[in-house]
Order: sequence, then C-alpha cells, then structure tokens
Amino acid sequence: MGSLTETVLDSVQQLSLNGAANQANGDKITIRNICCVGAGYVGGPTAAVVAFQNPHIKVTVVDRDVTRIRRWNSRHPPIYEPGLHDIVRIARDGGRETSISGQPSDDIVSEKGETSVARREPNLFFSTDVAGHIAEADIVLVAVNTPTKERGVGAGSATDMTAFEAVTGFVAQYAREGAIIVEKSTVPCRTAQLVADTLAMHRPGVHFEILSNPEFLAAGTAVNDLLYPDRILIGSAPTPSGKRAAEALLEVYAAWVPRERILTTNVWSSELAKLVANSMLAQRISSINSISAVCEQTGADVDEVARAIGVDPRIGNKFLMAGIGFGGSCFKKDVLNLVYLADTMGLPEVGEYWRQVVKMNEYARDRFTNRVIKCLNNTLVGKKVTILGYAFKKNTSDTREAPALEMIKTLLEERPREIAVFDPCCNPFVVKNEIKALLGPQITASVHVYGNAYDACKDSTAVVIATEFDEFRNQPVPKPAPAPVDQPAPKMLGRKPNPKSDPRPFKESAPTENDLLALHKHLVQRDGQTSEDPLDRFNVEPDCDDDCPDCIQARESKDNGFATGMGSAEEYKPKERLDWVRIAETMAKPRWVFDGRGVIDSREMVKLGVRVESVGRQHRF
Ligand SMILES: NC(=O)C1=CN([C@@H]2O[C@H](COP(=O)(O)OP(=O)(O)OC[C@H]3O[C@@H](n4cnc5c(N)ncnc54)[C@H](O)[C@@H]3O)[C@@H](O)[C@H]2O)C=CC1
Ligand SMILES: O=C(O)[C@H]1O[C@H](OP(=O)(O)OP(=O)(O)OC[C@H]2O[C@@H](n3ccc(=O)[nH]c3=O)[C@H](O)[C@@H]2O)[C@H](O)[C@@H](O)[C@@H]1O
Repeated sequence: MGSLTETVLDSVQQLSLNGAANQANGDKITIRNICCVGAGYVGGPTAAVVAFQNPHIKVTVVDRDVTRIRRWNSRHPPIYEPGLHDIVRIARDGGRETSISGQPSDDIVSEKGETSVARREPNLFFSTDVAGHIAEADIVLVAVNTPTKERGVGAGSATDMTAFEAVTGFVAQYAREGAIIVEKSTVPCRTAQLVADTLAMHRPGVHFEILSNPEFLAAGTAVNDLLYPDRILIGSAPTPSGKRAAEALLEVYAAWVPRERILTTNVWSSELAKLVANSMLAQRISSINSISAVCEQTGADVDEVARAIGVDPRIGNKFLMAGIGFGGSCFKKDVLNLVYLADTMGLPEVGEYWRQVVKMNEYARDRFTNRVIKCLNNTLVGKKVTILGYAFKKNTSDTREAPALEMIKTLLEERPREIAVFDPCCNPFVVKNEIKALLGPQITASVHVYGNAYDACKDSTAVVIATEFDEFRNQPVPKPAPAPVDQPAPKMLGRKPNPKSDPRPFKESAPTENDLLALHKHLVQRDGQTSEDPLDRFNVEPDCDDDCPDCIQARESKDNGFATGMGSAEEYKPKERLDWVRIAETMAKPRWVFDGRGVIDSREMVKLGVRVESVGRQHRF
C-alpha cells in the first residue's frame, strides 16, 4: 500500500487520466466558446469581464432562474456593482464604430478623430438553456452557490453541494468530449475528485479536464477586482493534458492579466487556498473585534491600536476595522467549510481553532446589539429605532448574512414601536420583502423600510449604523493608515488607472478595451453626470419587464435628495453625506447614535446634543 502522499498524487493524476491519450501530446487548446453556469454575484460579473476582454470568445451565462436571466438581458441587471453596467453594455450589446481623438483634448469625439474604434459584435449572452450551452462549450465555468448545509449530516458547517452536484450531472450528460470543467464556486477541498468520479461514471472513457480556479473578488469592488486582480489561481492535474488545460484557461486571463499574477498549483492546493484566504481574512476581523471588547473596558481606543500594529509590515494594515463583525455570503460558510474539513479528517483541535472565528463574530454583533438595548434602559417598548445600512458592506446591494438582519431580529424581541431601515444602495421594496420572508410577516409588521434617511431617522430614539457607507460619515473619509515600511511598491503592470488623469496618448495605435474603459471613466468623472456615453459607443439597451423592481422604485421614488441609488439612477452613485444637524433636530430625546462601523466622530455629534456609543472605545457623553 502506498503512502498518503502517493495516494493523493495518484488521485490528482486520475483527474485527467480518462482518455488522456487524446490530448496528452496534442496541440495548444484554442478557446472559442465559454459557458458559465450560475448568473449570480460571481458568474455574472466574471463572465462579463472575460467576454469584455476577449471579444473573439463567445461567453454565455446560463442559469435555471428565469427571472435572473431576464434581468441580465435588460437595462437593470439583478445585481449592482460599480462599473459593471458599462462593461455589460459593450460585451452584451456590442459597440458602435466611433472615432476619438488619440491625444488629450477637449475635442473628445470628433469626425476628424485620429483614432477610429471598430464596431464590436456582442459576445456575452444570458440564457436559461443550460444543457444547450454546456454542450457547445470548450470551457464550462461552474459558478453556482455552495452554501452551508442546513440539515442532515454536517448541518451548520458542511457545504451544501446540491447545486454544484446538479451542474456536475448536467456537465456529465451534455459536455462535449475534451471540454475543460472549471470549479469557480468555492468548494470543499478534494471536490475535483467528486467531479472526476461523476464524469467517469456517466461517460466512461471520455476525456475531461477538471481545473480549480477560485474567485477572490469582493462585493462592491467586483469589477475592479476582476480587471486588476492581485492573483489568478489555477489548479490542475500535473499531467501533460492537465497542464495544457490550465494553459488554455491561463490564455483567457492573459488577455488582460499580467502573466506573473497568474499562479498555477495542483488542484487540492488551489481548492484549499480559497478556503484559507477567506478564513485568514475573517480571523483578522474576529481578532480585532475581540480586542475591541478589551478596549472598551480599559480605555484604549481600538482604532489607535489597529493603527499602531498595522504599521508593522509583518502584520499589515488591512482588515483591522473593528465593528459589528463580518457579514456576506462567504466568510462564515468558508470558515465553517474548513472547520468541517478538519473535523472530518480527525483534526478536532484545528476545527475548534477556526470555529472560534465564527463564534467571536457572533459575539461582536450580539454584544453591540445588547449595548443598544441596555443604553435604552432595557426596553424598546414605544420607541422607534433606525438602522442605517442593511447591505453587508458599503457600495453593494448584497444583503446576504448582513449583521443588520440579526440585529433587527434581536431588537424586535423588545417590542419596539417601529424599526426603521434605510440603505443608500438597496431597493426598499426588495429589502422589505426580504425581511418579511426571513423573519415572518407577523413579527415584521413594525419594520418599515424607507427610501430616504431623513424620514427613516425622524422621531427615532436611537440610530444604529450597521454598514460603513461613506454617506453616513460626519467626518472626511480617513486616510488609510501608513503602509508598512517595507511593503513593496505597486507594480506598473496591470495597475489601476487613475480616473482623474486622461489615459491618452495610448500605448498602442489601436486602443485596447482597457484603454477605452479608462478613457470612458475619465470622461464620465470629468464631466459628471452630463454623459453616460462620452465615447459614443453604446447601443440601445433592451427594455425591462413590467415587474422590474428597479423600474418600480424609479417610478415610485419620492427623491428627497438622499433617495436610494438603485432604480432612479442607472447606477448607484454615492450621494452627499447625511446632514446630521437635520437628523439630530428631528430625533426623539435622548438622541442616541450607535456606531457599529466606526464612521462617526463623536465629538461633532456631542455638539448636536447626540449621545454616541461606538465599538472599541469608551466615550459616553
Ligand atoms: N459572492 C461573492 O462575492 C463570492 C462568491 N464566491 C463563490 O462563488 C459561488 C457563487 O456565489 P454567488 O455568485 O454569490 O452565488 P449566487 O447565489 O449569487 O448565484 C448562484 C447562481 O447559480 C444558479 N444555479 C444554482 N443551481 C443551478 C443549476 N443547477 N443550474 C443552473 N443554475 C443554477 C442560481 O440560480 C444562482 O443564480 C459560491 O461558491 C461562492 O462561495 C467566491 C468569491 C466571491
Ligand atoms: O469569497 C468571497 O465571497 C469573498 O469574500 C470576501 O469579500 P466580501 O465578503 O465580498 O467583502 P469584504 O470586503 O471581505 O468584507 C466582508 C465583511 O467584513 C467586514 N469587514 C471587513 C474589513 C474589516 O476590516 N472589518 C470588517 O468588519 C465588512 O464590513 C463585511 O461585512 C473576500 O474579501 C474576497 O476576497 C472573497 O472573494
């Protein structure tokens, strides 16, 4: 019997053994057709950027959710991400032939322009024909949801592989021989083996390569993360055909990502690295949140502590923002995924170590909610409490696992007169329906979701800030803590363009899509709202259906200058800061602000007669 290492290596090779002779010594694989299964937060933006950067590749995003696909095919896609709309418009609708001045000048688009930009055909499609598009693909990206199991064996920590397994079944049935199957979803380590086994069972002797290519984008910055990734990770079998498949996927990314940022590993390292990346980030947040509790007892200030430790290059200054804890669809589930892996491999100490990260996160949120209740004399009866921010982080409409929801649930137990909710990025109709669906219509009768912050805060005894939107600040956005001293200088290659500077003259005579995008951003920012299409390239967009929530919001929104950005505008644009003087004037006494995200300068609030409680520091006034 071989050693464990040998067994693992053998099974890595097995991933590409079926019929490997077909491809082992073949030519370079040319990719012309990509099918992405799953039109969600990862599948939609990733496929859009891949298509945008590879006009010669047909990219089709398929999903079984008819409404989602209809919305991707309309002017209001189902998810909001800054910059996504411009990219979808070019890739999905094509671009008109245009002519631009190749030199920085005011005469941006002119008939006598020096640089002509050819017409671009659409190459991004959204469809519900899952089988049909899998069948024609050279690469199938699987980007379906992999939540935590809610029942059965491993409930509460194991990954629910229902959606992933269903897609694997489809792939086994319909994918053409030689197709490259890519795990884009975050999956338990060694999932590639399950995929290989399923394919081998359904299609014995037929060759498929299985790659792991986890996604590292974050909500709210997805487009920038995709356009300028820190790294692309591709795990493959160490066989010649495995490496050729990895090279084929690498070529797709190399259209816009510098090659030195594309890392290749074995499949298991790639699968595990994704879980570890999220677990380590979550661990930092839980670590600083544990320290915030110590700060509140000792008189230390958690922001000062974070700043003091963050200048040490061995620690670094990122992900040290104390608050009510991490939300989002991934951190908790991915840490628990690691916990389950450790537990089932007979490593309970490892599992327990990581489980604490999730426990500390819940502790941070509940500790703050209890502080709200305690400050309000342990009763909310007859009182209105306002929650500012419902999304799990700023600049996104993603509300999955948002701490705000759990806080609302706890506060409702105290039978308040009203819980008011306002989020500058979320559609109020969607939020209201979501809260009702998650907590039940009876209990949520006293929850009202507002389209502007002033109505939401009027007559409130307490305002609770649950998301770090810049709009809620009463102080300038703080400068980032100084970078650790020996942090390497950012590389020139793949660097994000500065939208303030004109990218012309372009390096090449024919501008790339990145050049055009940089110029588009520069001109939109320079000219403010005056043109959404300064390069005169956009085609007419498809209409929305009658039930589009963003169109309904646009029709019904009573814009008080701080209305939600979804719907009324094509894209969410951060609005002006909240006028805290106006809010303070209409709040009920004693006016409390509970700052769960470190956005409030309490000294300014005191001048308005507002009492502030923040995470990680003592200053009760
Ligand atoms: N949301 C994020 O920011 C990130 C998510 N990830 C990972 O990416 C994966 C996808 O996440 P999201 O895009 O957020 O999920 P999502 O829930 O937004 O989208 C998943 C989509 O898959 C579709 N789907 C499910 N089963 C299907 C089937 N059998 N056939 C066709 N379509 C099917 C669903 O209808 C849904 O539209 C997860 O594994 C997640 O952990 C990774 C990095 C970032
Ligand atoms: O796998 C995923 O889904 C993604 O998870 C995170 O991205 P995301 O959850 O979208 O957003 P983050 O910026 O990581 O923030 C997560 C949560 O942590 C909170 N946070 C973040 C940073 C911090 O210092 N403190 C803090 O409380 C945020 O408010 C938010 O609720 C990772 O950052 C991505 O790299 C990863 O791809």
